[in-house]
Amino acid sequence: MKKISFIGAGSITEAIIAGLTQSMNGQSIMVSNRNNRSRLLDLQTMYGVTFTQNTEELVNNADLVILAVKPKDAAEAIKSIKDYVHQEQLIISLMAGVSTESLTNLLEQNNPIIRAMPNTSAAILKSATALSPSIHATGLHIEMATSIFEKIGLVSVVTEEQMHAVTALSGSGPAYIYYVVEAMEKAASKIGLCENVAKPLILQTMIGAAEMLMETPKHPSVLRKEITSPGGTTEAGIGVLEHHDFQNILVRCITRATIRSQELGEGLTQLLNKK
Ligand SMILES: NC(=O)C1=CN([C@@H]2O[C@H](COP(=O)(O)OP(=O)(O)OC[C@H]3O[C@@H](n4cnc5c(N)ncnc54)[C@H](OP(=O)(O)O)[C@@H]3O)[C@@H](O)[C@H]2O)C=CC1
Ligand SMILES: O=C(O)[C@@H]1CCC=N1
Repeated sequence: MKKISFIGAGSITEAIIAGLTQSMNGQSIMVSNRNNRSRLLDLQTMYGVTFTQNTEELVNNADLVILAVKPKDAAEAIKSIKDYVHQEQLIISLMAGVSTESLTNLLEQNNPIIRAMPNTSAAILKSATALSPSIHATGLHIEMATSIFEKIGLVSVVTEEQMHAVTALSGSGPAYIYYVVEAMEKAASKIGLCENVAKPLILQTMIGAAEMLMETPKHPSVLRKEITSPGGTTEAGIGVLEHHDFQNILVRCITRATIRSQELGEGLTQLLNKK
């Protein structure tokens, strides 16, 4: 069993741990953060993982180290581990936008690095995770990362250039869906349905539509047209979405998130260039 150490104990770390511990022993996972000890105690209680705030112990204990801090904290987090990291140790970074080149510069050694972009559905083994290897990562490192992220959902290997787009699409993706559900819940209340009635109907509608997309070869627009009777309710509703250019708004949303990923990476590159 590979030993995994997480630097950062926030939302995505918890989602991955919740997923991984369904098939592996929590004792193989060590977690750390910067200050919040009670958060580490909570993760230990909930998932049986171990924790430390001693970075030497954290790194020495691990076959692979997962960096799960915000991009703005990358430099500080890597500084705290770089003296303990062995050159062959696999580093997996979950950070949006941060390039393997920046990570290598911060580490000041040529470790194999793999960027991974999972999403919080990891908690229920439904993450869509993209992996992209650095030039120092071999096929064996990609296999090692794949075997871990496959435990929590689907894995796709992409190029590093594609990581900004993947971050915007599937890393942030669950949030867009939750936003739509929030709107459907508001609508349900406005049209007179209580939460007890509306919520299961909304969720089953979401699941049913997602599974139809998985199981039929039909294009989403064809599935949509099958629901849209001429002069009916769906046509009336979609007419409002089209009037407000809803699809284009979603395209703009995902494009803006892609640019934000680039900006997050450039922030760190500029910091490194100033040194
Ligand atoms: N949330 C998501 O859905 C996804 C997030 N990501 C990426 O994962 C990363 C983490 O995101 P998320 O979990 O949401 O963030 P959170 O803000 O929830 O958690 C950040 C964690 O990092 C810790 N931390 C900060 N600085 C240091 C440091 N120097 N050393 C050790 N630990 C430190 C914090 O500890 P403390 O509280 O003690 O300060 C906290 O536990 C981000 O880079 C993000 O881009 C990727 C995919 C999905
Ligand atoms: O919002 C963020 O920056 C991170 C990356 C993908 C999901 N959450």
